[in-house]
Amino acid sequence: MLIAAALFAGLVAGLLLARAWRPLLDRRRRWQHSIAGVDSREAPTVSAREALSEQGHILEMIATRAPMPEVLDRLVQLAESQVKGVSASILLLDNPDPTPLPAPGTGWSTPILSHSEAVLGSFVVHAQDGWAPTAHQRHCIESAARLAGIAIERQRSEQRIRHMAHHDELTGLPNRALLQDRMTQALGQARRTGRPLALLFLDLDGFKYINDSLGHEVGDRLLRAVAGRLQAIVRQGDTVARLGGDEFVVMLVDLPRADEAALVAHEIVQALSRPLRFDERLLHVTASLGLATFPADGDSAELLLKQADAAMYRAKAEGRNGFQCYTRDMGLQALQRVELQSALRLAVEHDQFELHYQPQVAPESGRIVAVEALLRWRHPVLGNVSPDRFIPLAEETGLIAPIGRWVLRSAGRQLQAWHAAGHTRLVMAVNLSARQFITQDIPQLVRETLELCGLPPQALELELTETALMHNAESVHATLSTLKAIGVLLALDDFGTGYSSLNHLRRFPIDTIKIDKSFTAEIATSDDTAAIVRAIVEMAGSLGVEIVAEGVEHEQQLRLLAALHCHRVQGYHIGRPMPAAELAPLLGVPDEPPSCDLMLDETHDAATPLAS
Ligand SMILES: Nc1nc2c(ncn2[C@@H]2O[C@H](COP(=O)(O)O[C@H]3[C@@H](O)[C@H](n4cnc5c(=O)[nH]c(N)nc54)O[C@@H]3COP(=O)(O)O)[C@@H](O)[C@H]2O)c(=O)[nH]1
Repeated sequence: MLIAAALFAGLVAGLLLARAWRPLLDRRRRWQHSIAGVDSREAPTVSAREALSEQGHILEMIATRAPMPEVLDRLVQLAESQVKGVSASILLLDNPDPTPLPAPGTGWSTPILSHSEAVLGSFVVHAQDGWAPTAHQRHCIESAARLAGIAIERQRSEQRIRHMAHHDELTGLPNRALLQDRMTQALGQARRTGRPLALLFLDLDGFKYINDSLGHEVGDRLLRAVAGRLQAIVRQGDTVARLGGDEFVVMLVDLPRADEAALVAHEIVQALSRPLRFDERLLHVTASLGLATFPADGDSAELLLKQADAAMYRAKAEGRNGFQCYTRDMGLQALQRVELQSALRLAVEHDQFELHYQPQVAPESGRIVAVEALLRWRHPVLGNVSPDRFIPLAEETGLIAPIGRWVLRSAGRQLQAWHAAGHTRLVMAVNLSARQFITQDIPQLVRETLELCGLPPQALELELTETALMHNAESVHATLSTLKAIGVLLALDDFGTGYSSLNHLRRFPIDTIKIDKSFTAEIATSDDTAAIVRAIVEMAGSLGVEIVAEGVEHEQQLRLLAALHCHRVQGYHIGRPMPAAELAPLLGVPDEPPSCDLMLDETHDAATPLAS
């Protein structure tokens, strides 16, 4: 059945040959031969022994990777020498050369098949009108077609392997190896012509969240779409490469002036920030780009790539969705970042973390009703490293998972100690990073912590940022509902800084909102800000949501917030984050007498090993 189908395909292929199919070889010589009137039917056919030996030669040519046109030429000659009076040609389905063939008198063809029976082309013989192949002639031509199939398939798989070694499988873009090659060539050319070259290092913002929350299929589609947009922007001769993950490099060559690269960078930022539609979903993705140029910023491929990478990190630090040109101080910072990353790994192993606690006071009573656990890293050489520096690094490296687990358990143990000391209504607020929220089984971690520390769930408040809620609303909703069912409190951190704060409040089961420091900072000086804070407090009141105002640094701010009936206030004016031992005396009179079993240690050592 398959063979019949293949033969039929061969016939169809033969009929279509003059129009759609394209000759691989320049057959003109052969056609001229027959048109010129040399009666090739008179040519003697080769003996079976000679034909066999020629087949052997051809197989050897295939095995030794002789050029394909030569192999096919030999096969054509073999067929012509075996079948008296015909001229032969090989037509390939995907030959890019559209030379039309002269119309034959009578044509007969057999398909050239791959080992999986896919049609690769057709072996065509042309003869005078009325000619039809004998069984033996068919056999000869089909044998030649089989050898052609082997040769073509072998060449294609070699091409495929070569392509795979130099291209990214997902996007089809050049990979790091090919980019390196092209950069070396382009640098040579730039040196000769004196025309600048630019490298743009591009990293998508928040791609990991999209991948983790919406799944790898969406992530892959997004990467392909980004590749498409980048390719649409650059000129022929420029290179768009994917280094892996969400990192792309664009190499712009032969620039009239180095600053032209900034225009392209700007265009890329604009193009990528346009929403992408996947099925029913609109995805917003932005990118941070770093730009380094030759000769100004470096004279080797490695150095330029490193500088562009450093500039990209600056673009991230400057708020993302933009680009930065390389400057000297960035190199130093990049080095520091790499060092910090390995130091952070060691910090996990060497228990260099501790927790500080910042009080949250109820303005009406002046009592500490809650504390926020804030992570501190004391490095033996670097000293105190700010969480603003190491939390993003921990997220990037995945270390946030073990660190986050340690934070929750240590804070839980400390709260257990304070509860046992009689401060039974004290609430512990713990920050969850967006990445941790998506990649870890938070409900399970929370259950374990509550059980381990014997805490009532309402004593634990989990602070989430809007970034954590932004992606994959359904799964976030499910996780929050599970946490709600466990009974812990959920707080929305930095409220008012995101672009759909109110929307999040409507959709998710939030118990507390923390008005961002930036509002508190202006509450006493800007009527507009005061009005916004008042509106937030009123709205929260009608939704039954508690309000915490953070960043209270002055007495006047405290008074205004108290007058607005904020439930809790937090800030340097009330108390800075401090070790548990310093905070303990500020907790005031216990609500209940201390429990005997835990009276011994009111200030649990937060530096509990991560493994515990
Ligand atoms: N995922 C986790 N994130 C954490 C953890 N611990 C901290 N963090 C986050 O790091 C960011 C910086 O934290 P930090 O340097 O500790 O700063 C906190 C306070 O010290 C600071 N603060 C408090 N009061 C004031 C004030 O009056 N003025 C002022 N300028 N700053 C003040 O604010 C930070 C607390 O912010 P927030 O979390 O929004 O309540 C920060 O984003 C932390 O969240 C951790 O364990 N996991």
